[in-house]
Parts: sequence; C-alpha cells; structure tokens
Amino acid sequence: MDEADRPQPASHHVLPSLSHAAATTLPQENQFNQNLFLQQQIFADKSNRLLSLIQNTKGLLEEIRETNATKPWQTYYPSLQTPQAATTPITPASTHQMRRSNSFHHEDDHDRGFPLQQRIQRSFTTSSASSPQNAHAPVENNGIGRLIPELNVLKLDLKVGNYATSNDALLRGLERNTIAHLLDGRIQQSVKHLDNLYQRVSDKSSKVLITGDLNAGKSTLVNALMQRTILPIDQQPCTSLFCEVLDAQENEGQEAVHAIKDPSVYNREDPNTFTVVDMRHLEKFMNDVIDGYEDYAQLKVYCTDRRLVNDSLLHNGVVDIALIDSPGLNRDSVKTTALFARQQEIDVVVFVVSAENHFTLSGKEFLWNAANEKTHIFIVVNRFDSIRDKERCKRVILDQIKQLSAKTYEDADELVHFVSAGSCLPEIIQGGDFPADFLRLEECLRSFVLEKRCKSKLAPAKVYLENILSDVSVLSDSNRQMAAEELAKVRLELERGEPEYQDTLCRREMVMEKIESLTEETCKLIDNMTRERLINSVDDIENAVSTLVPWNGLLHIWQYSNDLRYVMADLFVDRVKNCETEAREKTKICPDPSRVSIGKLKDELSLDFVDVFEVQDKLGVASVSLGAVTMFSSKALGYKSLVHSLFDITSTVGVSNVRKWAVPVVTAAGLGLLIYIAADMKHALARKTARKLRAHIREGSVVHEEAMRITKDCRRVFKSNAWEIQNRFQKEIEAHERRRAEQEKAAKDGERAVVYFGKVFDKADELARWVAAVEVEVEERKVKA
Ligand SMILES: Nc1nc2c(ncn2[C@@H]2O[C@H](COP(=O)(O)OP(=O)(O)OP(=O)(O)O)[C@@H](O)[C@H]2O)c(=O)[nH]1
Repeated sequence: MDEADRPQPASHHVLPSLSHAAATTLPQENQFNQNLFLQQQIFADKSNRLLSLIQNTKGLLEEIRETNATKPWQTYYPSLQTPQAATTPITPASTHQMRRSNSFHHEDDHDRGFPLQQRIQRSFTTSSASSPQNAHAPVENNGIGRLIPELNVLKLDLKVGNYATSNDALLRGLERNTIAHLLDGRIQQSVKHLDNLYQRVSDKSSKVLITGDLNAGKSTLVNALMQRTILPIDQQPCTSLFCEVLDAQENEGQEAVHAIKDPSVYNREDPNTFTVVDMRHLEKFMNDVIDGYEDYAQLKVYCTDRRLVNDSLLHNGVVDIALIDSPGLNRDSVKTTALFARQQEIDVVVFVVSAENHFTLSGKEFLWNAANEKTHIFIVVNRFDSIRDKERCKRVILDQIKQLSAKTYEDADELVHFVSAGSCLPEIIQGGDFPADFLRLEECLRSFVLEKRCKSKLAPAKVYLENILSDVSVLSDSNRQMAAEELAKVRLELERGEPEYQDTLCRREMVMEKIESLTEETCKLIDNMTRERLINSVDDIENAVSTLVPWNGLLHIWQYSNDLRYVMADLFVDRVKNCETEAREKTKICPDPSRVSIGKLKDELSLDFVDVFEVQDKLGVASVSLGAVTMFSSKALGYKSLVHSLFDITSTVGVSNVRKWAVPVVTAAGLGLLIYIAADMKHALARKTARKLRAHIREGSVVHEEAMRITKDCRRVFKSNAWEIQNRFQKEIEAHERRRAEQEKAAKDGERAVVYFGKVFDKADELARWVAAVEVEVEERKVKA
C-alpha cells in the first residue's frame, strides 16, 4: 500500500490533547515530564492510526452487511466441526481453548508480521502440528474437504447451557438464510462494538475495572490503593452499583459523590443529571440502593489523592484514571450482564479473586468473555492472609490462570499478586510501612496502567481489530472458495448440459420427420389399399351372391332381385369395414362411421324391368318374346316395350306371311324364350346388379370418399400421436432451458461472489497489515523488586 493509500484518520482526529493530569504537570520542565510528553506524542500517533483503522474496518463490515442484504450470494458460515469432533461433548473449557488456540493474537510474535493470507495459510499448515494445544481445533474440516480456522468475534454461539449438543450440531440444524441472518446480527454487534472502541480510543482517560466475585475484597482493594476509606466494606454484599473513583482534579478540585440514574446522559456540569451524595453517608446510600429504596446505576466519586504524582495511581501526571468498583460477578445475572457490557469501555481489568475460593464459574466465564480483546488481565489474589499453605494456594491459582489467560500467566510476575488488601487499609497501617507485596502490586499496576498505557488502552482495540479482521478474512476466504467451487460445478453442469440439449433438439427433429414420413407412407398405403380392395370387391361379391341368395323360381324374381341388391350392398359394406379394420390395425385408429349404408347402396343397385331382361343384347330376335313376356304381367311389360316389339316383328317377317305361320312360330319362339329366360334369369339379374354395382363404384364417388375418410382418420391419429410426442420433447427442451437459465444465473452470481469476496479478503488483509504495524507493546521496564 502506498503511503497515500494508507487508511487516514477522520479529519477531526487530530493529535489528542494531553490529559488533564498531564496538562497540569507539564509546566514543570523536568526530565520526567519530558518523557511523559514524548510518550503522549507517540500514543497520540498510534491512537490516530487505530481510530482510522477502526473506521475502515467498520466500513468493511457495513459493506458486508449491505451486500448480504441485497446481493444474491448470502454469506456462508463455515461449518467448523469434523464428524469426529461433533460427537465429542463440548465443555466451556474446551470451547475456550479452541477459541483461544485459533485466535491470531495467540500466535507467536513471529507470526505477527505476516499478512492475513499467509497467516491463514500458516494456520492451515503448521499450527495444528506445531502446538499440542492447537492440535484440538485450530482448524476444522468444514465437511467439504477444506480446513477453516475457527471464528473469534463472529462465531455463532447457539449453546444455552447445554453442553451435550455441540454448537456446530445446532448450527447444522439451521437453514442457510437463518444462519446468514444470525451472522448479520453478529456483524451488527461488532459494528456497535467498533463504535465503542472508537469512543474508548478517542477518550484520553483510562478506565480500570475492579471486578471479581462477591466479597473478594474489591472495595477493600480500591480503598487500599487510594489509602483512604472511600467505599464501604462489608461481609454482606455491599456494592450493588458501579462506583467510579476519579481524581478530584476532574471535578475542578472538588471532592464529591454523584449518584447517577442514567449514565448515558450524565454531565458533571448539569446537576439535573445526578444527585449529590454526602461522602460520609455513602455506606447508608449504598445500603438503600441494595434495599431498593434508591434506584441508581452508577456513582462517580471525585476524591483528592495527596500523594506525589510518582506514587499516586489516580493523580499520576500522565493520564486521567478512573477506578471502577463493580458489583460482585455472582451477585445476580442482570448486574453481571451489565458488567460484561461495560467491558467495552474498560481499558484495564483488575480481577480480584479470593485466595480462599479460587476462581468460581462466574469468574471463569467473565475471563473467557474478556479474552476477546484483553489478553492481559491484572489479577489480585486477595485475603492471602487467611491461607495457611500459601505455596500450594499459589500453585493452584497459577494453574487456573494458565488455563484461563495464557498471556497473563506468561507475565504472572507482574500481573498476578497475592496480597491481603484488608491489612493495607489506612486504619490498619496507621502511618506504618506497607507490606512489600502490596507495594509491588501498586508499582506493577501503575506500570501496567501508565507506562504500558499504549498496551492497556490501545491493545484491546488492536486485538479486537485483529480478531474481527481475521474473522472477515476467514469468512471471505471460505465464501470465495465456496463460490469458486459452486461456480466450477455450475460451469461443468452447463458444459455437460449443452450436448444433451443439442441432442434433444436433434432427436426431436429426427423423430418428427420420421413421424411425418411414416404418416404419409401409411396413409398412402391405406388409401391405395382401400381403393383397390373396394374396386376389386365387385367380382368377389358377384361370385358370393350365387351361393348367398337362393333362387326360388321365376315367380319370385322380384324377391330375388331385391335380395341380390341387399346382399351385394351388404357385402360391399363388409368390404369397406374390412378396409377399416386393416387401417385400424395399421394405425390403431377409430374411424368415423362409414357413410356407406346398406339401405342407400341397395337403392343405388335397384333394377327396372329392362335391366332384368337384357335379352336384346343376346338375341337379334329378342322382340319375339314380346307376346310371351306380356303374359307375365302388365307390370312386367311397359307401353314402350310393347310398341317396340310390335314394330320389330312386323318389319322382320312381313305382313302377308305373318298370318300364315305366325301362330306356330310365335308359340315356338315364345316357348323358346321362356325356356331361355327361365334358365338365364337368375344369372342375368346377378350380372346386371353386379354391373350396376361396378358402375356405381367406378363412376360414383363412394370409393374415393371411403378411401379419403379412412386415410383422414389415419392422419388424425398420427397427428395426435405426433403432437403428444412433440409435446414431450417440448417439455424436455423447456426443462433444459429453464435449468440452463438457472445455471447461467448461478454462474453469474458465482462469478460476482468470487470477485466480491476476493476484494473483501484483500481489503481485510490490507487492514490487518496496518493493524499489525501499530506497535502497542512498550518497551519492558523492569519493575523494582
Ligand atoms: N481476611 C481478610 N479479609 C479481607 C481482606 N480484604 C477484604 N476482607 C474482608 O472481606 C469482606 C468483603 O470485602 P469487600 O471489600 O467489601 O469485598 P467486595 O468484593 O467489595 O464485596 P462486594 O462489593 O459486596 O462484592 C470484608 O469483610 C473485608 O473486611 C483481606 O485481605 N483479608
């Protein structure tokens, strides 16, 4: 990063003005003050850099939240547990150990110089192997074959006192968007916390929180440090609200106690925001609060410390310090929660533990919570006078500290003190010498708060920034990898889907063409078959009728003729049906009813008398039959035929001869004709009817219509089948196209996500480098023994 690109502090972050305490001592131009002034300058520079980094980190988190809410890619929360780890019940100790072992601020100092990317890489490859502590869970498999460091600040902790079910198992039971929502909540909290850190780093005073279990001796310690009895001390729980002890200089030199109901609106110059309490009646006031007669949240106790700046903690000449005595941790859950919340504005934690009771569960929980930003805790093991086996007590307590705060344990010489504050109260000392262990405690605390002010004031902000930026890197890196994997998967699916899609299109074209040609072929076949069969059916029909229609003699000729017509028509309709059956077998059609009906066809085949007696075609003298024929019936002999016969006979024989031989000839001819008629009538009628049928079939439209009807039905069936097949193809193609559109969208989202998370990762990495460059460790100064 160029110098110009380096995160710049907001314009109002000018060099913080010197503290009230420093300002009042500067005029004495001695070496001590010059050093202090120099320290202030360095501190101001580091503060400004951290303030700028806090703002930039906050901006990054807000951008992630915004993206999470608007972009299609919801931030994925990496799963942390291997199946094996998931089955192991998680205890608070192991959770804590896991978290601490994964935090970058617990890495070797050697690691601090590396950018996040390398540090993550290092944690993937080395940490689990190098440290037995880390072997448990420095990184975990997220179930997709990738190792991911555990989150610190953004970790979603769903456990509510039930350690049998692991947090990860609980997380796995949630929907992805529910997790994204929870994560958004964590990021939001983190943004708020950054605001608090910002306030804290901007604030030129330092706040020292004195906390610990009930009756551990917190108030006693404050009084001993102040060498004044300011706060009430009792075996009964007596501190029920936060008591902030400040230098009276901050209240224009006036000693006073301000009882505050709403600390957020407190203004020392506005009496409406507090109630003044007489310092002598503080104990009674505190009891009233405990008994519920008064409802206050905080006390500000301004008091004068007449000791020299070199000895006094409050009146130290470097920084304005507030000692905050707090209610006992195990007093009640509401107060405990409030205490945790206040940690955000606390620079130094002095944890008072009773040598008799060691660390209780609430004390341990407090320290686990504090570990997110406070690596070093000042621990006062009080009431040491009541312990007989002092060495064993030290060993046990130091062992506990080792588990709870590794960094504190490392500096135990300076940070852990075994004292009896109760024997250092002014009324006990009465002007005598203070015990050496308490003097050393005072010296170390002064050193911790003042000389290591950079560390105590800025380190929490730096540690928090490191943790949150590490979390952002882990999140963005795992999301980038997830997005890249999903993108590759989608691209592969798209690539694989394309030939399948093209194949479906080709298959559709081929099948539809095939159906088309099959339809045409089959229809043509059926059409030809129908026409041919119907046209050729007449011969069969003519042959068939001779056996089907009985001849009952001439007297029943009309009945015979009718039967002939009926049977022929019936046979023809049968032939049509045969054609239908064949077509059905070929196409599974169910044709419309045939328009050829027996009745109608029968009428078409009706014969008149001339049709019946086709003798003139056979004989040239057929007209001789006229007389005989007339015998049969007047119905059989029409007027036209009669005249026709007479004319034929007269013209052939001549009028004179007719009289001579007419009778015998006519008789003989008549007889002959009758015999002939009798013999051939049956066949003549059949032939004639068949001829009519043939003429009807050939000249009429019946065959054409039937063939058309049957093929039309065939075509309809084919079309309906073809439509169904096409429909199936269409559905398949549409499903393909829908899938492809979704995949294309997923690919675009994936591409955007890869770029976006890459940018977030780079930005977090860059910010982390700048955070690492803010050196908050001050040179170690050997405290005099
Ligand atoms: N033996 C012994 N008793 C002590 C010592 N310090 C404090 N005590 C006693 O412990 C009791 C509690 O002391 P406090 O200072 O009120 O303890 P605290 O932690 O402020 O208590 P709360 O504010 O109620 O949580 C008092 O009776 C003190 O006299 C010590 O060093 N040795």
